[in-house]
Amino acid sequence: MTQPPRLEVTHLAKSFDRRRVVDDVSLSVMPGQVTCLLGPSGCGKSTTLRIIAGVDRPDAGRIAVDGALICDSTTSVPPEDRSIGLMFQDFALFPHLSVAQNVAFGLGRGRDVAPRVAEMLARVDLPDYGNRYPHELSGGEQQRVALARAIAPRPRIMLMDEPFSGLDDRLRDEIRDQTLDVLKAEGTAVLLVTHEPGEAMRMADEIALMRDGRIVQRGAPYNIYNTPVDLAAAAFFSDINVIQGKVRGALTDTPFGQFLTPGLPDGTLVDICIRPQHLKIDFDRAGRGPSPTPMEGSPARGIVQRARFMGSESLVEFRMDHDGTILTAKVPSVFLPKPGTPLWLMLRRDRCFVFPRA
Ligand SMILES: Nc1ncnc2c1ncn2[C@@H]1O[C@H](COP(=O)(O)OP(=O)(O)OP(=O)(O)O)[C@@H](O)[C@H]1O
Repeated sequence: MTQPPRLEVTHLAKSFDRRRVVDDVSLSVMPGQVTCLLGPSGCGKSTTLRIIAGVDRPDAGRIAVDGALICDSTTSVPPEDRSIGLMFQDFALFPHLSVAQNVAFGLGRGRDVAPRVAEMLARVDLPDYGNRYPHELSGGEQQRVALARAIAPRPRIMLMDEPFSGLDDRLRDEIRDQTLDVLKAEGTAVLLVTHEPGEAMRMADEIALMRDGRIVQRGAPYNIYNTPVDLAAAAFFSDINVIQGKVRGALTDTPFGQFLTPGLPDGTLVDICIRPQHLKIDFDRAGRGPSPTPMEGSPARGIVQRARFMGSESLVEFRMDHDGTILTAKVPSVFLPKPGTPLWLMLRRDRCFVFPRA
C-alpha cells in the first residue's frame, strides 16, 4: 500500500468579511519533504498555515495527517493534539528559562527529556549552551534554539512562517541550510511560508505558488521556474522581458522572427516572455546583425540605454529600434557597453514562454 502524505490539505476555503482569502487550496507534504507556500504579501499564506495549525477554523475543506482526519466541517482536533510544530518570525524564546529549559518546554517530564535536549542542542551545533539564557545569545543562536525547541517533541509536521526574515543576509543562508539538514534528519514534513522566491528555491522540494487565495501552480523549483503557468508566475521569480505579437495562421510574428502558437485563434494577442539571462547579445556589423539561426531566430537591433555592473553579472538595457520598448539583458561578468551603442539581440527560443495575453 502506498504511504499517505504526512500532511494532506484538500479544498480549503476561508473568508473574512465575505472576502475569500483562502480559495480552494489543496496541497500535500510527504515525510522529510519541504513544501514552500510562496506568494506576495496578503495572498493568504499565513491564513492557510493558521488553519492547518488549528488556530483558525476553515469555512470548507479537509486536513489529514498520515491519512487520519484532523479537520473538516464537523471535526477539529485541538491544536495541541495535531503533532504540529510551529516556527514564526518572532520566535520568542522564554527569557526567564535557560536554553535547556526552553528546549525541554514541550517535552513534559521523564527520564528521556535530558538526553533529548542534549541531542537537539548537539544537532543545532550548540552542545554547550544548555545553561545560558536567551539574552546571552546572538540572533542566529536564538533561532537555532527555537528550532531545537520546535522539533524536540518530534512533531510530524513543522509549519514555518517567514522564520528567517529577522536574520541578516549571511546568517540567514547558513541558518536556512542548517535548519533544512535538521528537519530532513528528523524526517519532519515541512510547510514553509515565504514571499521570497530565492528562499523557496533554496529550501523547497516543492513550491506551491499562491495568488489571491488560490494555488496557481505546484511543482519542483526547477519546473516552476522553467515552465511557469502565466506571465505573473514567470515574473515572480525574476525580471522578465515581454515581446508582444499577434497570432496569424498558428504563427506569431515578432521582430525576432516567427513563433509557433498552435491552437490560438487568429488575432489573439500573445506575450513572448524571456528572462534577462536568456537574451543573447551580438555586435553590429555596419548596420547588420548576425544571421538567423533555428535556435535563436532573427536578431533585432537595440540601442544601449544603460549598463550596470552587479558583481557577478552586468545588466544592459536596450531601447529596441522596432517599437521603442526596453529590453534588459543579463550578461555574466563585466560587459559595460557605452550608452548609445547599437547592438543586436536574439532570444534563446528554448527559454521563451509564450502566453496569450490575459
Ligand atoms: N482575522 C482576520 N480578519 C480579517 N481579515 C484578515 C484576518 N486575517 C487575515 N486577513 C486578511 O486576509 C488576507 C490574507 O492574509 P494573510 O496573512 O493570510 O496573507 P499572507 O499571504 O500571509 O501575507 P503576509 O505575507 O503579508 O503575512 C489579507 O488581506 C489580510 O488582511
